[in-house]
Amino acid sequence: MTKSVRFTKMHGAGNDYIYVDAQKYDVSDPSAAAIAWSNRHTGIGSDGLVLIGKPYGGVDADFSMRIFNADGSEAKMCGNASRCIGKYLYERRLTDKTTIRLQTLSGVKILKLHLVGNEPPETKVESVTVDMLAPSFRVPEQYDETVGGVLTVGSRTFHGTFVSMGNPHFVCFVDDIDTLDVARYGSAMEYATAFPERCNIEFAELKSDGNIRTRVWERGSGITMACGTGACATAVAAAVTGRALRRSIIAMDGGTLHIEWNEADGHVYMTGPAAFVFDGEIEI
Ligand SMILES: N[C@@H](CCC[C@H](N)C(=O)O)C(=O)O
Repeated sequence: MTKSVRFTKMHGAGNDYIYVDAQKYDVSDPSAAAIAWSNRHTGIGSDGLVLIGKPYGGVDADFSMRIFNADGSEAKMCGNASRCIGKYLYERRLTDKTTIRLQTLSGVKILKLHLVGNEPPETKVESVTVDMLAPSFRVPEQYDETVGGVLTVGSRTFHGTFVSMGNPHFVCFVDDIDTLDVARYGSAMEYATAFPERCNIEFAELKSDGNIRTRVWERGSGITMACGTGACATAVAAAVTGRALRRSIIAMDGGTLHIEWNEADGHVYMTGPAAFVFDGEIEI
């Protein structure tokens, strides 16, 4: 028997996902739904699927998030989706809190909502700051070195820094960001043997205005307009390689994120926009 599920499409800096309130709708096979619904020709069209649920397992949180890439793989964290969830929860009146504890597969992330407008319903979430917790530099357990690594694709060699923001990133600074073939190099590097869990790949270049222009190949979704965890990883990689201090502005194809790697607590704080695109209903 078919049933229908109400969804909301949102984007954060152009990184678009389909959001479903899992407290109301049971998406029994989220991987299959992510593949079908993300398809930009035969589905709704998105970079993946996000389920917003209750916290589970006795964790002290207000809500939980699960994120599935367009290929159906489940990721442990999504920065852009966490900001969108903050806006969704507040503007759809699922909470009146402006500080929200969001359970993810890589820990509880604290969302701070920045509001505009005096009184509800005029009050809107203009931007969200997410405490992304501390970065880690080790590749997953079976590889215990810190990368600074080198990957070669065809005749081109990339030097990069591996940074985990709860999910894995390999950040390569280049000097031809605007013309680089992100699809060619990113698709090969995602599956490099150095990355047993595959990897998100960021290509970045420090520009003369001090901003870091970043283009992304996401694990499981390919080229996206932006990646929140990727922006954090890029800012951290810039700092550890001496290219930037602890605050960076990361300019991606779909928008700009402000990242601070706080010296006092070691956490990375990401601030950026979130936007509704449309609501709909789909049969499963
Ligand atoms: N777009 C996201 C990251 C989504 C998950 C990623 N593709 C992975 O597989 O780790 C973000 O904004 O952080």
